[in-house]
This record gives sequence, C-alpha cells and structure tokens, in this order.
Amino acid sequence: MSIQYDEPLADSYGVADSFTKTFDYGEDEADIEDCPAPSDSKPRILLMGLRRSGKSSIQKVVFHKMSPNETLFLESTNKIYKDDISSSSFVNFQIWDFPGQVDFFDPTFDYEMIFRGTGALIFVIDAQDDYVEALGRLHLTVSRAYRVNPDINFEVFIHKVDGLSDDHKIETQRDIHQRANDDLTDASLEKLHLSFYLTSIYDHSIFEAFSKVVQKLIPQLPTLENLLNIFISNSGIEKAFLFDVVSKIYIATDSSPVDMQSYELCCDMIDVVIDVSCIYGLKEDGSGIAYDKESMAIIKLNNTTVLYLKEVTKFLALVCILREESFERKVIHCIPEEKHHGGAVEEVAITALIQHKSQSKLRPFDFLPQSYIGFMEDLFCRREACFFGSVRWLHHCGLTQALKNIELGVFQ
Ligand SMILES: Nc1nc2c(ncn2[C@@H]2O[C@H](COP(=O)(O)OP(=O)(O)OP(=O)(O)O)[C@@H](O)[C@H]2O)c(=O)[nH]1
Repeated sequence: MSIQYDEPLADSYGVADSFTKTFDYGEDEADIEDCPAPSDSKPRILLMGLRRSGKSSIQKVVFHKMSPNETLFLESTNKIYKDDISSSSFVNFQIWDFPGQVDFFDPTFDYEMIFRGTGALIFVIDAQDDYVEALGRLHLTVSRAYRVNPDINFEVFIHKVDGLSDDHKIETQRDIHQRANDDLTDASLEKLHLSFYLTSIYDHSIFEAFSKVVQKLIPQLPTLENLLNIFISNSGIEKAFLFDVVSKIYIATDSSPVDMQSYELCCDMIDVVIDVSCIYGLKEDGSGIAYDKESMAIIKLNNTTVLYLKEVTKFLALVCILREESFERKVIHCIPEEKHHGGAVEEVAITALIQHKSQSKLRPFDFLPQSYIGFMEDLFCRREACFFGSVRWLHHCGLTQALKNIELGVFQ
C-alpha cells in the first residue's frame, strides 16, 4: 500500500478545534424545562427509547469518537441531554438524548414544543432484550409525535444486533416490523411510516444508519446525488461518497448500491488520513490542524483498487473507490496534436469545460473554438476524461455551491 500525502496540512480552517472538541465528553446538560422555543433552536434529531437501550452510546460513538468499549461505563441519562454538533460537523443540527423514563403524562414535559421543531425521531430498541415493552413505548411515542408534527421522520434502530446470529437478526427485524405496523393499523395510523435499521456500535452499521437518517433531512440530496452520478460515470469511478469527516456519516453518494465493505473501507481511509496527518502534518511546535483545504490522499491497494480522498469543505471529504486503470487515464494522450494550445492543454481544456458546463458568464477561455469544447465533452461522455479533470469538474460544476446552500439551512 502506498500513501501519497500532500503537505503542508496546516491552514486557517479551524477544524482542529472541532477534533479536540469531539474528544471532550463533558457537554452541558439541560433540564427539560430549559428547552428553548423551537424557533430559537437548531433543527433536531431526538434519540428516544427505553432505559439502557443504547441511546447515549450511539450519540457518543458517532459524534464524539468514544470507543464502543468505553460506553460500558456510561451513566444513565437523567435529563434531556442536548448536543449541538454544528461546530464540528457539516450537518447543522442538535441531537437530544432523552432519559429512558420520559413520561408523556408529566405536565412539565412539553412534548408538543419538542416535537414541533423535530426533523427526525430515532427510537432505539434493544434487540438483545425482551422488546415487548419497547414496542408499547414506541407506539405511544410515535403516535403522540405524529399528531403534533406529521412531518417528522420516524426511524427505528433495532440495536445491539452484534449479539445476534444473522438468522436471528432477520427474524427480529421482521417481528418488530410486523408488530409495530400492526399497532399503527389498529390505531388508524397507517400513514405513519416507520423505517427500520439493524444497528450496533461495534461495527459500521450505526454510522450507516445515521447517514441515512441525516440524508433524509437534506432537501438538496437529489442534486448532490445527481452530481455524483455524473461524476462517476465520466471518470470510471466505482463509488463516490461525500463524508462528514468527524462523524464519518456520509451525506450523499451516487445511486449505485452501497455495500458495507466499500463504506467501511472509506471510513478506514478517513481514519488513516487524519491519524497520519495528526502525526506528520502538524507543525513542529504541534500547531496547525489535521484536516484542511490541502488535505488529499491516494491509497493504492494491492488488488488494483485505488482509494482517493479530497477535501471539499472544512467538514466534508470526497472519498472514491476506483480501479487503477481509471485512475491513471490521462486526457492529454487523447488530444490530437493540432488541438494543443501550448503547454497546459489539460488545464485549459478542463477549465473551458467547467466554464461551459456551469454556463458561467465569465469565460476566460472563450478563445477556444467551440469544436474544442465539444471535443472535450465528447471525451467526458466516452469516459476518457482524466480522473483529476473529473474531480475538478465536480468541484466547479456546482458541488461547492450546492454544499454552501445546504450549510446555510440544511432543513429549510
Ligand atoms: N452489545 C452492545 N451493547 C451496547 C450497544 N450499544 C450500547 N450498548 C451497551 O448498552 C448499555 C446501555 O447503554 P446507554 O447508552 O447508557 O443506554 P441509554 O439508552 O442511554 O440508557 P439511559 O441513559 O438509562 O436511558 C451500555 O453498557 C452500553 O455499552 C451495542 O450496539 N451493542
């Protein structure tokens, strides 16, 4: 395996702070009564479920880099615990971890106010325990929430499945799915849709499930997927993910199916890049940050697979899996001699294409004949454009702008 690494890694992005913050487990806790009015607060994802079902562990493992074994020592949550992760993550939301014993009939619990500003409600069921009580609680919770806010996405994590055999997992999912939906039908709530996920903090399933929960809350997701689709089909890439670097949830991918192995490979690559960067990328006095706009890495595996990571924004990375042949393809070899306009042909051609594709009014390379642009388009269509050209194209053809818009208001 060879790693190419772009130095220096120090810049003004300030993600180091975020990384340090993620290791600080002591955030503020707030009483239920302290909840701000929905209009003042960030969009939120609620984590609910019975005591000891694993809610706090999920939040700590996904957003605070706690190792799964450390969760054994987590104390029971007694108050609503609000975690604002927008300072360390692309996704601008709060996660509210509820104590297991929340009582909807308690007059001090203003559930209407809480549900009104909620984007997604994750209900965690411990699959290693008897789940009859959890199903009753799930029904009570989602039916209340739905009546207040029918736009909430209801997500059920069938959790701790690491202790179950494959057959047992499928059977448990089928049974929980059936019973939960029967309860909804009995209550004439057929329109209430529940999504189910098998999760564990001991593998990547919890990150994958969280990725899907978050993606549903991004209205611009089809645009991002579309860009990634065009990108991979023009460059011979097999799979492309846009990753939130700190949490390792992916906020978008192309529309080819996600297989767990590819996802895990990309997650591991992020870890490698950040770890190497923390060791070798900082300045001698230890200042600087581990992830910035210079961050880029290529890992060549010994089975002709190439992993490619490139910074997109201070929180996001594009991570791709491709074959060596696609990676090495160079557009320059395909351009006939008479089309060369001096030295940096590739640079000029790609920039021209970017301008052309984005229909920008500024066209500094307008001097290039239309046929030339057509020729380049043709190369892209024939999947002969070079890999790096495609990466630049993706950046310029709207990805950066699309992401900026999302950052401005992910849920609006
Ligand atoms: N095997 C296994 N254990 C888990 C998993 N997730 C959490 N746990 C364990 O479950 C126990 C309870 O986890 P917590 O995160 O404290 O549960 P909680 O739902 O926040 O509990 P309350 O705060 O009491 O509501 C801990 O010992 C965790 O280590 C998992 O995916 N697999």
